[in-house]
Parts: sequence; structure tokens; C-alpha cells
Amino acid sequence: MIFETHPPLRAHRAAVWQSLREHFAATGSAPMSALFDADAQRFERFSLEAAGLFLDYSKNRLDERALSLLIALADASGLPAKRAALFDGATINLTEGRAALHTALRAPAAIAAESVGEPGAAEIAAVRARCADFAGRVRSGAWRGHTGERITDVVNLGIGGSDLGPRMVVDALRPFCVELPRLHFVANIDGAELDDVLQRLDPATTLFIVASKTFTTIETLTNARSARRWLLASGASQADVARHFVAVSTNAQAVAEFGIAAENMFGFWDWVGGRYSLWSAIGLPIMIAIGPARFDELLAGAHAMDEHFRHAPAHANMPVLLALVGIWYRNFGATASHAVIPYSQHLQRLPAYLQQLEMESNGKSVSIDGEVLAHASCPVVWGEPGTNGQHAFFQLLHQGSDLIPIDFIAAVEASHGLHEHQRLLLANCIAQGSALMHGKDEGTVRTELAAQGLDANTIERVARHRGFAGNRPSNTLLLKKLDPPALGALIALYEHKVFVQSVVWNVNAFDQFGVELGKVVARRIDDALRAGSVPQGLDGSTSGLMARVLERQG
Ligand SMILES: O=P(O)(O)OC[C@H]1O[C@](O)(CO)[C@@H](O)[C@@H]1O
Repeated sequence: MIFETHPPLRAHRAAVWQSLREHFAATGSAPMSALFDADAQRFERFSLEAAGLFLDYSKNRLDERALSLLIALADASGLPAKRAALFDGATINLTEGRAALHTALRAPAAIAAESVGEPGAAEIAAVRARCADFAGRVRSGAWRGHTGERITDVVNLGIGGSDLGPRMVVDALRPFCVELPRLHFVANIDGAELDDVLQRLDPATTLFIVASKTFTTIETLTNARSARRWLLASGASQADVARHFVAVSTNAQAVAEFGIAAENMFGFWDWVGGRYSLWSAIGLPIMIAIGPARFDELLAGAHAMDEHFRHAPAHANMPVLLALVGIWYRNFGATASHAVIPYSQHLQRLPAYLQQLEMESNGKSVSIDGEVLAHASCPVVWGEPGTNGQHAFFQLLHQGSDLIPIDFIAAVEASHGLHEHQRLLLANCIAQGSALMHGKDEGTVRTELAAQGLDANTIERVARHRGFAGNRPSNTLLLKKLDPPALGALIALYEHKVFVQSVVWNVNAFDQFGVELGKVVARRIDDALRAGSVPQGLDGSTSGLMARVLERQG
């Protein structure tokens, strides 16, 4: 029973936890710049390279002892055994009785077979080959719509993990995307999103991918039904639907009931969590956009990070370190949020993707053993690309009342020839981390203002407002270039960071019961709205809002 924490280990963990608490109280406010002053090698010692990524985590309020205590905490939480269980395909998603084997999807067949068995590895390869064949036909124009015209537009209808990953990757790899077909993504049940896309498209040249692991998700099925009506309204017959609709799902029966034939369905398995699924057939839109060979490169990059995570010792293990630095602030510094700022326009969807990955995985307050947690778990994850964020919320990052640790992410080499832009982009990225750390003391502000000729009264009035306390931490992740292997490694890095944090927080990163209640209540309210009456026994706000909607809808 790998998940039972033995009492001696639990006692050891509690002792390490207490030491970390004391160590943060003693050192957590000390200036980071002093750590650099005391150690000329700090940058070299608090940075590392793995799977083509470079992580600088030196600008953290973290000394050697903090780091070794954090590593001890990971060990005492059972990380080595739990990581082995993840890769071995053990039933680590205990509440749903499943393994979490997204790593097998990107491993060479021989390695995948170690966890899913040889038949499992063969199935993975077979589905990928079918996806590659289909993607190739759509890209080349061999797959045609019912009028014989080539497909110019592909619309992915999915939500959550069946949308965020493929949407983010297609956006990130735009320079590698084929011109035709164009890729579109529709997730929201708000008809405005589907309508906006359909208005621009021709039914005869549009292909829909209905992507849903369960094939029961109301948003996706509602969008798919509306899309089918749109196609039929254009004069296509029921039989023509097969040329314009394919499905990606684990639920063959529901796909068949929807009217999509088995040969137009690409399957995957219940051991692939929705938010970990872009490596499976859910990645079909990615394959269509960048081609099967580039998709393989994405998988290879992720696999390289898997191997690193699996084998590197904790002190040289990028996902482990990224996770532990986060835990340092969250659990011992009581920070409430974590910002991710990609200095890359093409990574603009990364924060949204990470919100699901991190918060749906670790936004829990009950432990894997069913006990109420005595410590904090996932912080709020948020972000926007730099430099845009600098002109919006960086005020708060620099001078706000909360300490917010940040991950800056940038690609050194640009995907375009606008060299001045790239230089300025990187200068800003590096500058922000530096400014956040060093700040600017009031004395310096006063001297500068005096040098500008400001009078004493004005200086007195503004000096404090213009000072920066500094000592605000950040990690910086550098990619050589935003290409498929680097992106694969980056995503896998965050997946494993989330896993390590789940181990330390002792929560199940692979279920998501927290999304269910709202769905059930929405169904009840929708039934009532459809019936045109407000049921008895609801709270005043719910019934008041429903009455108002009914009244306005006439
Ligand atoms: O792929 P499906 O089954 O449509 O689910 C979509 C998303 O909905 C969720 O279940 C949350 O509602 C996510 O976990 C999942 O990624």
C-alpha cells in the first residue's frame, strides 16, 4: 500500500514541517540581495538545465538550509515511492480507482509497455497512427467535405481539458502551423462563441472535432448539436454529416448515439485525465495544425522531461525544485496566489491552461486519506503575457500589499525577424525580475528627486509613494526557442510540478469532484427555466434571479 504514510514517516514529516516553519520565520524576510552578496556562485548553484529548458530560481528568499529542508519534506511525504507509482501505472487516483498514465502517451513503446503492458502500448501507437493518417488527409486536402471541396476550417468543440491544452499549443506553435486548414476552438456554452466562429465559415468546407472524454459534457454536446443543425441547414444530408464530424472520446456508446460512426471516432482511455490529455487523441487538432511529425517532437520533449523528473536527484530535479519553491511561500510564507507571466505572445493561453492544470488538480481541502487538510493547498494561479501585464497589474506586483511569487517564461530566440522587438522583450523580462528583487529604497528616491530639482515639500509628499520595498521573488524559465520539443518539455514540467505539490499536500491531483455540484444545480435551474416557473423552497437570491430572467425573457 504505497499511499499509506507510515507513522514514523508521518512524525518525521511533522518535524520537518515544523523546522521549515521556524526557518521561514527566521529567514523568510531577509533580503535576497544579501544571499547574492554572500555567494558569488548563487546563480550557478540555484539554476539548472533540463530537457532543453533553463530554470533560474536564484531570486528567491531561499538559502541552502531551506532547500534541504524542503527536499527532506518531499522525501518524508513519500515522493520517491509515489513518483515510481505514477510511472508504474499504479492506481494512484484512489477516489476514481484509476492510474494516471499520461506519461505513457509520450514514451517510446518499450517504456510505455512497462506501465500499460505491450497490448496497451500497441493500442496507443495504433490510435496515434489513425490520428496521424486522418490529420495527414485533412492537411493534404485528401479528406473532402460532402460537396467534394477540401476542408479549409477545423473547429474543435470541447471544454476544459478537451479545449485548453490543444488551444494553447496551437496558439503557441503558430509559426509551425499549416496555413490551411485554419484551426478554431469553441468551448463556451455561450452561443456567442460558436456563433462568432460559424459566421465566418462555410459548412461545405468545415470539419468539426467533437472532443469530450466523457461525451456527456453539456457545453460540448450543445455546441455539437448546434453545429450539426448549422450543417444540415446548409442543405447537407444526414449521411453527409460523416464527412464533417469526427469525435475524440473514451465513450464509444455515447459517440454512436450522437450519430458519429466508429470509423470517425478516435479513442483514449480512462487513465488519461482530462487536463493531462493533450498527448492523446485530444491532440488531434494539434496534429492537424502542425503535422504528425511535429506532434511527435512535442511528445519527445515531454518525454525528455519525464525522464529527467523520474531519474534526477531532488536537488537537481526541475519539477521538484519548482514545486518546492512554490510550497516554501504558500505553506510557510502564507502567500495566496502565484503569477505566471510568459514573455511570449504565443504563450498567451498558457496561464489559462495552467489554471486548470494546477487548480483543478490541487484545489482541494481534503487529503487523499479523507481527512480535512491542516495546511494550505493550491494557490490561485493567474497571469497574462508580458509586456502587456506590466501596463496593467505589475503595479500590484511591485507595490501591492501581498507577496506574489512569479514565474517568468521566455524564449531566447524569436520566431520572427523583428530583432529589436525580441531584444526589448527579453530586456523587460530580465528587468522585471531584477527590479522586483532589488526594489528602490526611499533614500535613493529622495536623492534622485532632489537631483531632478524638486523642492523639499514635494519630495516629502511623494518619496514614500515612489519607493519599492523589493525582495519580491521570481523564477525565470528560458526556452531556447518556442518549438514543439521545448513546449512539450515546458508542459510536462508543470504537470510534474503539480504532482510533486500534490504529494507534499497529500491530495489526489487526478480527481475533480469540485466541479460537480455547480453542474447539478445548473441542470435543475435550467429545467425550471425551461418549464417557465420558479420552484418553491429556493433561497431568495436564487429564486429572485430566476424570476427576473423569466420576466425579461417574456
Ligand atoms: O472532456 P470532457 O469529458 O467533456 O470534460 C471536459 C472537462 O470537464 C471537467 O470534467 C470539469 O468539468 C474537466 O475535468 C474536463 O477537462
